[in-house]
Amino acid sequence: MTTLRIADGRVLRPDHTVERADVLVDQASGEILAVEPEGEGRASADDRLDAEGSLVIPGLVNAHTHVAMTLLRGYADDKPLDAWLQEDIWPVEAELTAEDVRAGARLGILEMIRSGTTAFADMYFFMPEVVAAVEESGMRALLGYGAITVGNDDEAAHQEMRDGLDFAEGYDGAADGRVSTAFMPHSLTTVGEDYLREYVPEAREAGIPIHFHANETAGEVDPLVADHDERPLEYADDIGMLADTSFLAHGVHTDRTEHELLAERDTAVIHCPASNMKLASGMAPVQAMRDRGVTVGLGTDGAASNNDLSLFDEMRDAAMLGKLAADDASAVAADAVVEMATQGGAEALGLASGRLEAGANADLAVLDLDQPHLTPDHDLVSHLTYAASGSDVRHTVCDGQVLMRDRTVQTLDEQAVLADARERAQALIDRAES
Ligand SMILES: N[C@@H](CCSC[C@H]1O[C@@H](n2cnc3c(=O)[nH]cnc32)[C@H](O)[C@@H]1O)C(=O)O
Ligand SMILES: [Zn+2]
Repeated sequence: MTTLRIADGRVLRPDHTVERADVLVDQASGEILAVEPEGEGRASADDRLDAEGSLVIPGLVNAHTHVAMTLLRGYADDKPLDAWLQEDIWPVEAELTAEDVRAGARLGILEMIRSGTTAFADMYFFMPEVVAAVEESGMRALLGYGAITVGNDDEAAHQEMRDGLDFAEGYDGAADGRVSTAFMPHSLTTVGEDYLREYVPEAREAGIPIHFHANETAGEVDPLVADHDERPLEYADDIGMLADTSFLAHGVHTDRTEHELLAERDTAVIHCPASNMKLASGMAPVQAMRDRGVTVGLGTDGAASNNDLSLFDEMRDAAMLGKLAADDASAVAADAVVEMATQGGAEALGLASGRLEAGANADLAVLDLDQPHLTPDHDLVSHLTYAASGSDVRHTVCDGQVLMRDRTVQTLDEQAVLADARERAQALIDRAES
């Protein structure tokens, strides 16, 4: 057994109390062996991370993104979803190569490691490239091929769905078990009903989790309601898309009936506040969902609609927007936000992460508290939501391995990743615009 001790810091426990303790990790199993308050055993460990003056938190979970969209960061801003996708994003994505996706995934993973994220859920193209980037970087991820049928002929549409299932079946458990997979039909409107009705039951029978975009904009909800004479999530439920292994992104335009259905089916919603604000999609009723017992996680969505992949920014946005949406300053409180960014996301993705306790995955981040914007420290949960940022993270650990030590990422060559991403992003835009 090789052990790692995260020593002399303060530790955020699953009940959100903070205590002075060491976290002892078994690097072989990738699990937390113990959270030991001062004065206990303190056997020596093979490796040590200094957490003096720091807060040890569970690694953050980015539960919905399109990681390689980092290449499109800042390329097209200030437009609503439909026009943004159709006029700007999809034409460029049509030119993407496997190598571009690898480069964009490396860039996004680098950004996430540097901001304390240890697991993410990704829906995109050329997914084996994302698997490879996850493998080399040491991150944990739930991955799926985003299948779209609109605009495709019948044969191509079937192929999209097949590709989605094949990827999910072929790559589950890759990267020493750090990769899990899901079947990811893009959304309730971009995949036709016949295809959903054929392939969703197949995924369910094979025990494959399902992830999709739903109820993101009013423009998408209204025609669904008109066509089916029921709410979009009732329609999704008829098809079998809601299950305890399913999770959906956005849920902005959802009503009480849908919240009750989500709670009953134990289907998680991934709230993406920055993307929802930037595309003016609307305000998700996060407090109402939580009140009904719906599991809520947090996601950045792609970097082109955010425009960064830091969960700290997402936490602050979730709190602020949640209050505005509920017209209630006590809504979506700091404690709820930290839970969403850790345990909520982990639960949605089916991971034993998101909490610092013996037996859980050794996925964690260490934040430097010795800074003006984190002083004084009346309430560290408040700081995590309202005051901290990704650059406060000193060390990042995933599956017991140190991915970043004293702000130096150990698993990726940072300058090479940036140079490659810059070059490929430029060439991609040149191809798309020529
Ligand atoms: N196989 C699909 C690819 C789907 S990947 C996921 C897609 O979601 C898109 N996307 C990014 N952000 C959002 C969002 O907020 N809502 C809906 N789609 C988005 C992204 O640009 C990408 O095209 C195809 O042939 O187009
Ligand atoms: Zn998305």
